[in-house]
Amino acid sequence: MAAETDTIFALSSGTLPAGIAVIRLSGPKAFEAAELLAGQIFSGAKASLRTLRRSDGSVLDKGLVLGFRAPKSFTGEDCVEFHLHGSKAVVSAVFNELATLTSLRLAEAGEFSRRAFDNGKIDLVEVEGLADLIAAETEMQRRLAVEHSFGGQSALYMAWAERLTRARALIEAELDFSDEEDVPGSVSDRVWMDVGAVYAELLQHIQGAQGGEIIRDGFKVVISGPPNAGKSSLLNALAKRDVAIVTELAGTTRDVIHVDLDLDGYLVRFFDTAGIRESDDLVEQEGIRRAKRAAFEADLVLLLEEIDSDPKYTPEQPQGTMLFIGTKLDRHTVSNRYDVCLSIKTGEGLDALRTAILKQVTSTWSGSLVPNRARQLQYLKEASNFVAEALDGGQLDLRAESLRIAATSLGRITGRVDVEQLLDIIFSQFCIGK
Ligand SMILES: Nc1nc2c(ncn2[C@@H]2O[C@H](COP(=O)(O)OP(=O)(O)OP(=O)(O)O)[C@@H](O)[C@H]2O)c(=O)[nH]1
Ligand SMILES: [K+]
Ligand SMILES: [Mg+2]
Repeated sequence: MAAETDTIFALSSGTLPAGIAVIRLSGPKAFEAAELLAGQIFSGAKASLRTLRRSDGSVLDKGLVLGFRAPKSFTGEDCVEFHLHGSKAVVSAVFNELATLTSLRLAEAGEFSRRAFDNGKIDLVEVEGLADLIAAETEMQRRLAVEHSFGGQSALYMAWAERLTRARALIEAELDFSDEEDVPGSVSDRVWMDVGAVYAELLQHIQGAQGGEIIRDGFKVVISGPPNAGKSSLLNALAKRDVAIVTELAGTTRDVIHVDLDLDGYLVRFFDTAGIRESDDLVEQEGIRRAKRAAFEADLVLLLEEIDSDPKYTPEQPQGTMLFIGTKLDRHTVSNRYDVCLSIKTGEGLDALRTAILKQVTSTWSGSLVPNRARQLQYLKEASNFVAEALDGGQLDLRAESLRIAATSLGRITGRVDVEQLLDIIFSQFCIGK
């Protein structure tokens, strides 16, 4: 079991050079090892300024040292942090010194979080949330990750698992004591009503998954339309830089060109595509094929056309929403054939377009808790299927078994809820049989 008791260390801060580098140690030898370099270390998150030295007495660096005794640390083990000057040379010199000590080694990817999970400090949803929080680039990604990483989501799943288990306990009690007079038979009506309520909440939560995905992976907006409608000009205007080639030649854009933007805290991914028309040019044909596919897969299609031009093609109905955009407003007057009219030349209508896009994005996530991993969604669907089965009727013992499986599926999402333990707690609360 040596691997489990290794003391691990790693650079916990970002790319070097930086103002400060944080080196973290975790494991039974964390304090002992750190004290060899830095002298006595206090625990209780009290920081001290120390000179770090090699075993031969030569100075490595000077910095803050913090000690956290188990279990009051991120990993639940003894932990020490060095806050040093953020240079590659300092970090590698300290690493080399640490590596000379027995039972100390560099941590593997995710090993600190793994230990935190093993020691019950965080559950799986929180681990996933932390990864998202660290990767968050937009305000909404941060907000969503905060919900996941600080236990809000886990509490929700725990509460559902508990309600299902309580229902099952009551049903099993009814089965066991059905020939005794003092068990009220009408209990089951209330029980099934609450199971029905959990079912409705589960379904609503599952429906929110798409919103979670859009916050995490971005809202896909595809700019589509006939050649020379001004698609690439619009992409450049939104990006505020020259991303795509613009010329007066129809058929300029061939490849799908993509820019990520942060609109009011939401990640919105814009795709400029080839103008759609009949073409004999092989390269253009391929571009048009890609353009159509992109539009089909988009969350939102902006269908551009110069105002009052003859409709050149009828697009296939995309999976997402479609907005009709009239372009080159500087040459035409506003027409109510379009959702938005705009001119890249004057900038008129661009704000209205941004507002219209944001309206679509914000409708995808209400700010409530949503599953944001395929893994979470899979267990949620499994749970809801078994709850549906239990609600469907049939033999009581089979219905109780469906509830047990549903609660277990919910428990697997956090990797924490032990349904049988829940059952003990619940049973100890009622006194059938006295
Ligand atoms: N007057 C005017 N001209 C515009 C406007 N927007 C774009 N144009 C011009 O229209 C022409 C075509 O613009 P692009 O952005 O290349 O059009 P596109 O839809 O990307 O064209 P393809 O890539 O060929 O499909 C260029 O000459 C642009 O300068 C506008 O708002 N007003
Ligand atoms: K063009
Ligand atoms: Mg173009």
